[in-house]
Amino acid sequence: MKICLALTKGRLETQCLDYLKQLSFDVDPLIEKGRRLCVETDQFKVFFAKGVDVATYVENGIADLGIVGEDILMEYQPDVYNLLPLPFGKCRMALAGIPKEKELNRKYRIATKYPKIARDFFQEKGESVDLVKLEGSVELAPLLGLADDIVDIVETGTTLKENGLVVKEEITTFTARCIANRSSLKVKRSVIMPFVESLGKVAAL
Ligand SMILES: Nc1ncnc2c1ncn2[C@@H]1O[C@H](COP(=O)(O)OP(=O)(O)OP(=O)(O)O)[C@@H](O)[C@H]1O
Ligand SMILES: O=P(O)(O)OC[C@H]1O[C@H](OP(=O)(O)OP(=O)(O)O)[C@H](O)[C@@H]1O
Repeated sequence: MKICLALTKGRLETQCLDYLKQLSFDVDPLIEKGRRLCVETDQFKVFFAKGVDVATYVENGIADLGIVGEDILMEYQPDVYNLLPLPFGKCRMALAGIPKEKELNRKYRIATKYPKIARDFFQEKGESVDLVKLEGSVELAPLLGLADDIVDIVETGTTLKENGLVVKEEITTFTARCIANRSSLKVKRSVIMPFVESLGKVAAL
């Protein structure tokens, strides 16, 4: 019985394959896949998708397991088991902007790819804000006057620094996570659990 594993394309992909390699899994077919999105190995049927879609495939049972950034879980709240943190994809979610005091005669405006995370953060503080949803290059928004500040991922801080922005408040830190479909975990437990346990091994070293 093969495990169907959904991996996040893009930034997490290389880090994830490196990690699996450290655990002695044969990742060569996954590295040599070219533009193919679906690859079978002896043990796995692996497919590659955008983070939010990884969560959707796992929630719907198309994938048994997924590797996804915790930002996606916080934002989209998929109905999956959030099994364990992985030692890669380490980032911060932060409120950032131009380093000046805010003096506003209108509502504070925040640009973000993550409206739920931003809404929850300001609700917790009891602050009322207007949210502007963007799909990328979020750092542009305060520079061009679309928003006062941003809620976004910070990893090295380079993007903020090179655009003259600073972190004003850290919202949370997070990593990549292993997630599981609820019924797969019951039905395919005997094959899934040994793999999940091995995923935790390097993390525990
Ligand atoms: N700067 C970063 N450093 C490390 N990990 C990041 C960074 N930005 C995002 N991530 C993590 O990697 C995951 C995938 O991000 P990535 O930028 O590859 O895809 P995306 O957010 O779907 O954007 P794109 O539309 O550019 O593909 C994110 O969900 C997050 O968990
Ligand atoms: O702190 P750093 O190491 O500079 O990384 C942070 C940047 O990386 C991500 O953007 P990405 O490159 O995915 O671009 P996008 O948001 O335009 O998709 C994130 O949204 C920040 O802009």
